[in-house]
Amino acid sequence: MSPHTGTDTRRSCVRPPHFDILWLPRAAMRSVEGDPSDCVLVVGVSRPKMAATILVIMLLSLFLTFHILYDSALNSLQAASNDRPRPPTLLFSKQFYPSATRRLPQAIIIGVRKCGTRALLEMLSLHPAIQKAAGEVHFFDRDENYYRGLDWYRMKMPHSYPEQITIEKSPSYFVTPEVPERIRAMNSSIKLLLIVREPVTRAISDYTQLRSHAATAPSFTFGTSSPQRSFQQLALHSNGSINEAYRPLAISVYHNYIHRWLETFPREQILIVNGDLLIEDPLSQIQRIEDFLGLESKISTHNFYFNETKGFFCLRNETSDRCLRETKGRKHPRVDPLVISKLQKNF
Ligand SMILES: Nc1ncnc2c1ncn2[C@@H]1O[C@H](COP(=O)(O)OS(=O)(=O)O)[C@@H](OP(=O)(O)O)[C@H]1O
Repeated sequence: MSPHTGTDTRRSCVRPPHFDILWLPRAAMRSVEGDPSDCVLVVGVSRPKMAATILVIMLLSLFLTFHILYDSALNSLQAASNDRPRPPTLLFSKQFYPSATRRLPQAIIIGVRKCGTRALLEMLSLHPAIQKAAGEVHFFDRDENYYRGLDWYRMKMPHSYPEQITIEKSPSYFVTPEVPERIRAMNSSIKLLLIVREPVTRAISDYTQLRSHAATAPSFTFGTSSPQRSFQQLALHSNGSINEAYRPLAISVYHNYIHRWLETFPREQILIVNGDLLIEDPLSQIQRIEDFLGLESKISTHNFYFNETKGFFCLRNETSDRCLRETKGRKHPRVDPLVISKLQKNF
C-alpha cells in the first residue's frame, strides 16, 4: 500500500473491484483519515430542492392512487348489494361524482311512534333508489332545529343522485300540530308515509319502551324509586273507566291527529302502511310503497328472512344479513285480555 501523500484523499483511496459495477463516480469513495486502504462510500443529494419536489410528487401520487383504489373498492362492494353504486364518502368525491349531493327529502315517514317506523325505513333503504337519513332528524317538530333553517336540515340528509329518493323518519311529526304546515311550506308535493298498528298493541309497546327507559334512567329523571305501575293501572282509572289522558293511549287515537294532515295535503300524497302486516309479511307493504313512490319494484322475498330467535323478519342483501337492534321487538308485559278488549272497543 502506498502512503497517503496529497491533500485530496479521494485520489488515493483504493476502490474495491466490486464497486465498479455500481457505476459510482470516483469521488463517491473517500479514504478514512487519509488511509487509502480504509474507504467509505459517501452518498449525498447534489440538488436537495429538486429531490424534495420529486419526493412530494411521489407521495401525492401514492396517496391519490390509494384513494382511487379505495373508492372504487368501496363502490364495487356497494354495487354488489345494489344496482347503483352509492355516492362516495371520501375526499375529492365531488370531482369524481359531481351529481351526488345532499338533497331535501322527497318522502318522509311521519309516524306513528312504535308502529315500526325504523323497520320500515331500514327495509326501504334496501332499494337502490332510496337513500335514508341515518337518525331521527326532528327538524319540523323541534323549534330549536326548525329555526336553524332548511340548509341545516339538508346537511342532515345523505348524499344522493338526482334519480334517487331521499327519505327520513321522525315519528313525533305525526302528533306535533305545527308539522304538517311546516312540511308543506318546504315541499307541497312531498310524499308522506304513515305507518299505523293495532292501537292497543301500539299503546302497550309505548308503555314497554317508557318503562324500560325509566328502569335505566337516574332516579331524579322519573322521580322517586316508587315501584313501576302496570299498564292496566295506568290505562284505567281505579273506577275502571279508561284514562284517555294517558299518553300511550292518547297517541293511539290516530284520528285526533290525522285530520290535520288531511287538511294540509291531498289524500293521494299520504300512504297509510299497515304496521301489523309489516311484521308478518313485510314484502306486501314494501311493494305498495315502491309503487306509491313511483319506483321500479326491486325489493323481493330474497331481502327478508325470518329469525326465530328475534321473532321478526330480518334484512338481507348481497353482502350482509342483519336484524334490527334489541330495542326493536321488546317482549311486552302480559295484559289481561279483558282490559285489552275493553280498550279496543274504545278505539
Ligand atoms: N322486522 C322488525 N324487527 C323488529 N321490530 C319490528 C320489525 N317490524 C316491525 N317492528 C316493530 O317496530 C316496533 C318499533 O317501532 P318504531 O321503530 O316505530 O319505534 S320508535 O317509535 O322509533 O321508537 C317494535 O315494537 P316492539 O315490539 O314493542 O319493540 C316492533 O314490534
